[in-house]
Amino acid sequence: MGTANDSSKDISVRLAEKKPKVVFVLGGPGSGKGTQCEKIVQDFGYTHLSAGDLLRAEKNSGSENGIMIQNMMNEGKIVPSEVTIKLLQKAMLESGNDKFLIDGFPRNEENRAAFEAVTKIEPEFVLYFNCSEKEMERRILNRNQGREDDNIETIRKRFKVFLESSLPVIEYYKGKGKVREIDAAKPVEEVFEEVKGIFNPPEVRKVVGGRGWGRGCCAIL
Ligand SMILES: Nc1ncnc2c1ncn2[C@@H]1O[C@H](COP(=O)(O)OP(=O)(O)O)[C@@H](O)[C@H]1O
Ligand SMILES: Nc1ccn([C@@H]2O[C@H](COP(=O)(O)OP(=O)(O)O)[C@@H](O)[C@H]2O)c(=O)n1
Ligand SMILES: [Mg+2]
Repeated sequence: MGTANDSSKDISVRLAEKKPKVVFVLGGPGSGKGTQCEKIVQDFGYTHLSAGDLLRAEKNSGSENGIMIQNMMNEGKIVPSEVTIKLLQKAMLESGNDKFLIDGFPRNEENRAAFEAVTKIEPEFVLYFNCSEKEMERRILNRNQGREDDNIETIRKRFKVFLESSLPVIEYYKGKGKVREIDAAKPVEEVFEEVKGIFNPPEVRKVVGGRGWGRGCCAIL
């Protein structure tokens, strides 16, 4: 008979078999992660998984964790990894794709270490949207998505958590040479120009009419 442990191991094994390609998309609240991910999906064929969106859907589904998730979000706190990782793994398996933008995760050391231990997936790179707090605050207060956590009191708490818990994760990946940092304070299209340069590396774009390139090459040139 399968126990909870067996089933979580099972999902990790099935996911590992897909050998998924993962890009972590990080940045402060309101830095434009979701906005840019939607554009990357259109041009580069990734599936966008927002940890925040998955947690909100889980909360709204009336699951046993719903109240806990709501309380954590309203305080700007990070939900225990166990919950978020299960949601991410399920969404990855169900997507049918093998390329993922994981937006808003890992948000602290516990998220990072647990994801690595459970999934054994190492990100290809980390896209980091760097933006001033002043600009992020302005954007969130204008976001109008009806999010309960988009109020000034919770925003301040989220900024604190970002500085204290999420920036160290970005530093960790900087140490591994994996961070691609973007100036996210610019207008959406200008930010996306920079983003495209990362997904279409310049060395590849230079190869015009290169021999031996497969179908993918035509989209790049
Ligand atoms: N480069 C930008 N310049 C101005 N506004 C932006 C920019 N990128 C996103 N926005 C707006 O700012 C708000 C927050 O963006 P969002 O993508 O939800 O950020 P995040 O997912 O990082 O919290 C949204 O209302 C979005 O339309
Ligand atoms: N890895 C994550 C991501 C989000 N969250 C929670 O979800 C909230 C909203 O995350 P989000 O990514 O949707 O927020 P934005 O950065 O898009 O503004 C966070 O403030 C946390 O409370 C979490 O607990 N763990
Ligand atoms: Mg978002």
